[in-house]
Amino acid sequence: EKIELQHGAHRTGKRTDADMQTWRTYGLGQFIHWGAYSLLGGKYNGEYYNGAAEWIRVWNKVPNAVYDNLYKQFNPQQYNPTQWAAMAKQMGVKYLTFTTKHHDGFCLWPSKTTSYTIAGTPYKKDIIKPLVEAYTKAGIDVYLYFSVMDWSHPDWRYDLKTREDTIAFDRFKKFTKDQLTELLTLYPETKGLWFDGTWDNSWKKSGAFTDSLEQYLKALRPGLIIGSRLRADDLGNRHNDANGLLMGDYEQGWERKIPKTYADVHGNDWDCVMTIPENGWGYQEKWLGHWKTSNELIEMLAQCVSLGGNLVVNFGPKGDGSFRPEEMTAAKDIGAWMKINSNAIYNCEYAGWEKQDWGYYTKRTGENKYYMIVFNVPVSGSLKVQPPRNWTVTKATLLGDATKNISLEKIDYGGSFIHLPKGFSTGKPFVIELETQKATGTGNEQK
Ligand SMILES: C[C@@H]1N[C@@H](c2cn(-c3ccccc3)nn2)[C@H](O)[C@@H]1O
Repeated sequence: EKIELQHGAHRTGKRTDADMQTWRTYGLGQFIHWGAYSLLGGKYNGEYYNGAAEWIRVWNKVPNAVYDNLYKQFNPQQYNPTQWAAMAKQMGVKYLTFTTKHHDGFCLWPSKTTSYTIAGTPYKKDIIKPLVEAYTKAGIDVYLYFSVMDWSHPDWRYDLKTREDTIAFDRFKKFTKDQLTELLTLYPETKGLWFDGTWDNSWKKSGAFTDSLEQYLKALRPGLIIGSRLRADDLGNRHNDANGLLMGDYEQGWERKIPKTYADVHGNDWDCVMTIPENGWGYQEKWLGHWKTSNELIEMLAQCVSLGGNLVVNFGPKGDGSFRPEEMTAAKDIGAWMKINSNAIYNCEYAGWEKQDWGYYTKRTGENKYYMIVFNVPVSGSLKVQPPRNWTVTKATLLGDATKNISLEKIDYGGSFIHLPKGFSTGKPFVIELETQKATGTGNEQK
């Protein structure tokens, strides 16, 4: 039966207010990781760190004193937030998540709480204000990433074992609250906060504080959207409380992984944050292993939207503020695809139709309009569509090339085959828009 909690989930089911409904329509987002680590790009003294580049400080090849003084070289003369926003706009991105402070503690805004900030760099100026303005002007909502774990702060603790730990960590909690107050006050356009670095015992033992902090932030900015990575409950559970209820406005556990089935989503809102290389969020001079092609990223986007979520693709600009070619190509290719097919992504949700091998269904929210996002054309050239009983497909249109005559053949129980013209191949994923209606009569009338 239900476990009595003071600091578990305070809401069951999805948030239904307008801000969250907008969040649900996004489909595609952009993550940007930028900071002191971007100056090293995963390399030090000619050697490559074989982990995620933004974690290079944990590598014993880089002395803390060296890493913690890197910011004194941060001077991104090529930083052009208007250009960044234009690239994101062209890509079809609807929301941005940007690193204000990563685990190393370096603040990209002129915080009054520490000297380890952009104000102490040769660049001096606030990075975040012009970024928020440029993206907001481009019609892209801004969310701010904030790492609770802060390797630079003397009062940070991984665990609370002694009274001194608790006294120090209480100071750290106050510091954290002050920094977050600065961010929401300096950048009131912020639609939400993306918390990270909250997996250690010190935070798991601070459930009451995480609860009061979330309530404080939402009182400061009504409508603020905060995922499930902030809170811990009375017993140290994260994401879901001891009763299995999500603590947060959406499930924030999908980092570099995508749910397999709708059941994995547990009726929550969710987004998946994804790197283009296998791992590594900050600029990495040498990408290790396989990096995703544009078609692979588009397939991940289709997968996410088809299961009711959003996909947030990560970019790691160099220390000088420029993007690497692979990321610019991905943005361009995805943008070109979205230009033709975004009706299958924006304002869409889980369709609930029987999945077929050719790809993914999405459904337009509030309408009987469905989309087939096709990645695998069968050798027959015919795509099977099996709507739920008593529904039938009445029209099928190829997005972007309505002239291409695809034909719709009705088969059993409201099902259909969509026949593609001989030798049809676009070499990239394509979308067929379906109009449907409830079948009238008993369903055994002449086909
Ligand atoms: C969004 C991503 N989250 C950070 C992260 C967290 N972790 C991690 C790795 C192992 C255990 C717990 C957390 N690895 N990377 C990455 O540095 C990036 O910011």
